[in-house]
Amino acid sequence: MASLAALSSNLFNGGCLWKYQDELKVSNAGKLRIRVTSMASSSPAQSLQFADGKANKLEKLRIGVLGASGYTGSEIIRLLRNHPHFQITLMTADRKAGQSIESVFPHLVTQDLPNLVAVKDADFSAVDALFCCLPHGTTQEIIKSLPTNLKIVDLSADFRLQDIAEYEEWYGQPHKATALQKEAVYGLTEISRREIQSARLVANPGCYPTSVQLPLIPLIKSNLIEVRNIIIDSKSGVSGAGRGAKEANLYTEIAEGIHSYGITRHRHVPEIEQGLSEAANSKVTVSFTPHLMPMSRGMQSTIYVEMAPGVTTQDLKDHLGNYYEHEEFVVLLKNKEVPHTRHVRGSNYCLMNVFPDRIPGRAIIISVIDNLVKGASGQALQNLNLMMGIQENLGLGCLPLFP
Ligand SMILES: NC(=O)C1=CN([C@@H]2O[C@H](COP(=O)(O)OP(=O)(O)OC[C@H]3O[C@@H](n4cnc5c(N)ncnc54)[C@H](OP(=O)(O)O)[C@@H]3O)[C@@H](O)[C@H]2O)C=CC1
Ligand SMILES: CC(=O)N[C@@H](CCC(=O)OP(=O)(O)O)C(=O)O
Repeated sequence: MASLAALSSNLFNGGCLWKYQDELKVSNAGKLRIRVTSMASSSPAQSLQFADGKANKLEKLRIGVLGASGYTGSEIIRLLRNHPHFQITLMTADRKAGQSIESVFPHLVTQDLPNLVAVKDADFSAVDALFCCLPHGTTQEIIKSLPTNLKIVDLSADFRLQDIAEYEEWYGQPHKATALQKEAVYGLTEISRREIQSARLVANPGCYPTSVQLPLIPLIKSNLIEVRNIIIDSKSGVSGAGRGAKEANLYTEIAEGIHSYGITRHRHVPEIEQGLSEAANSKVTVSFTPHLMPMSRGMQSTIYVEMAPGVTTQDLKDHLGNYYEHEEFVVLLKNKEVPHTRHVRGSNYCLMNVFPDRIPGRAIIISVIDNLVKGASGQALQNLNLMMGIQENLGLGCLPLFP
């Protein structure tokens, strides 16, 4: 793999070896913008050929997926199917170690993938980068023991909170990798692109915090909304709880009804407040209540905010529209269109819109994402693309599923 090593080393040094062109914007009923990308003359394959002078076959970066038998891991595998420069060479599982991926997820049968192995049996010399899709609380020790040259995107909550004491308070256990915590970059892609590009370890945001911070951070940074009295009402599909069997997630427990949970105590509160406080440059406290919905995937956050004096809902719309104008995956809907979770199913889009409240001076912001894609695996892939110097949206251009 000498040529791959040459390529990797160039990428790890922050080089962006290849560029993509032919951006084609397609309007989908005036709502979504799709970019079709194709390789320009300086492709990674060509760089690779130049690197060893004789390679004539495309080589890819070798990707490991820890927790491949879970929901977010399987979504990573689905997305990587269309990635021209990433090839999965390692997949781990816990209870399902030893099995083939198609025995765990039959819809992935057409892919040529290695069998699932236990983390303790994984050969990390066979990978250049990792997606870590393990339950929170298990990841710190595992990542701490890995070779330090690996680029890692951790989808768990283990490295999201910069304040160790806050982590220990909200997660109820000691932090086991405090040195690594200092290195970890919080990976809200559209907000922290530059930091992500040079990161080795990225803490991928939680799904609720993604749906909340994408609309609020630009508005707070521009002082368009007050940072007091922010009320967030969020709703999630059941896949947000992972694939592990839990009584509370049985069909009989969640079908034909909804319920709130984690009222004032949900572990995403400190994550949301961390991001909003950084944007405001002062401590922000929010009222956040999540709800479990009888649907398999998707998430909506309805956010009630107070506007700064003299600001109108049109000002909020104009600002969000401008802020995300060149973003492929964050879309401000037009006019009074209401975001719907069905419109983002299976895709990496965040759709949002702003509405006037009946209470003068207040606005209602609604954002929707697919918790498993923009709220997890899709954003993780955007982040790894950035970390590897690859065009950020590669592998993610799929249209939403409808219905
Ligand atoms: N689901 C979602 O919407 C989102 C989840 N996340 C985060 O992503 C991470 C993965 O979530 P999700 O995919 O839903 O979880 P799942 O429960 O669906 O999958 C967990 C995976 O980790 C493996 N695993 C479980 N315990 C251990 C262990 N002790 N050691 C090693 N491997 C283990 C499981 O293996 P096996 O199947 O063999 O038991 C499985 O592959 C979590 O940290 C979650 O908080 C982030 C954003 C959104
Ligand atoms: C429905 C449901 O249970 N959702 C999860 C959040 C899932 C998520 O995205 O966040 P993490 O990555 O932090 O796990 C919860 O409320 O804990």
